[in-house]
Amino acid sequence: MLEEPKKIIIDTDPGVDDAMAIFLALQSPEVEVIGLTTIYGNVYTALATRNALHLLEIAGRTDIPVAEGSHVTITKGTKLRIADFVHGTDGLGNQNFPPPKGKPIELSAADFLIQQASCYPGKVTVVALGPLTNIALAIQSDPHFVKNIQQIVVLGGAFAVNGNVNPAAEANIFGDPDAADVVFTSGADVLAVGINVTHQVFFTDADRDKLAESSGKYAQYLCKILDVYYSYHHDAYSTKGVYLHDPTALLAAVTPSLITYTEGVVRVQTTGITRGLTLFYNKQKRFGEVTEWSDKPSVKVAVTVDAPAVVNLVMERLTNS
Ligand SMILES: O=c1[nH]cnc2c1ncn2[C@@H]1O[C@H](CO)[C@@H](O)[C@H]1O
Repeated sequence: MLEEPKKIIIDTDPGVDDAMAIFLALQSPEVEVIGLTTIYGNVYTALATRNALHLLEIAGRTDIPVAEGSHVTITKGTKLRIADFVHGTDGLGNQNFPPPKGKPIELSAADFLIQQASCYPGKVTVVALGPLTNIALAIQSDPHFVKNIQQIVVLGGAFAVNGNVNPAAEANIFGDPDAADVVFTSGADVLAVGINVTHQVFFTDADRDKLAESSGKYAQYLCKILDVYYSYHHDAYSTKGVYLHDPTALLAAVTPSLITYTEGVVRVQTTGITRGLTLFYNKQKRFGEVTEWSDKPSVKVAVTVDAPAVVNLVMERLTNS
């Protein structure tokens, strides 16, 4: 008998690689996208909402609700770091797409997450592609959320490698370190897919050419918006290609066998020059003293990924569209 598709909510800040991940999810029979929630990160939250609605219109999937998320960090911080230099000022490769016709639903992102998790207890996975503010708000405002949610797959962290904002921090964790620490220590089933893993998944210039040759509707759309993302990678990393951050995290939820993971306690540095650092404790040593990692629940941290399989799936599903 066929398994029921896994219900997922994508928390997103679209974003070029977010667009890839969203289209990939819509092309994946293993999952049913039951909503998008929006957050700042690659763009401000209002633009993330507009882009989420736009992408669903491109996909012909306006049946999927969009719930707008927080405009500020969990500590009400308004000094946000927006990665428009990675994705373009519109978040989608400076294409000046017309505004979407649709509107977000009345519920906030956090309330939508809470509602869906309690409607389908143990059956909803959140794929978090931006800073973790909405998820932390859901955890803080509903004591049942942590047990109701099936899994939270987090694209974020830099485990034992340098960050991409600065040597310490990865962009999504840096965006709201306090929220990230709430999520990692909440006791929920959390799987963190950090840039130590996503930097192994590389989409080359030649891969983009292959996308361009296909007549798939998502392939065609993505080729338009990928330029800015490619230029950024050429400049920042001197690479001939781009990292598939968001698609890799999405596929970790769709096909968990693509990654391996280890388990331990993750805390996030919230102040100082290492703000946003994710520090993993592997529990191999029993420390004599009580530490900030003692008695905290374990999370899963991705260690390896079958990168060729991820690239193949991305290519196959986006070209056959
Ligand atoms: O250099 C960067 N600075 C800020 N954000 C980035 C950078 N590279 C990628 N991303 C964005 O942040 C997430 C991965 O950390 C991805 O969602 C990607 O779109």
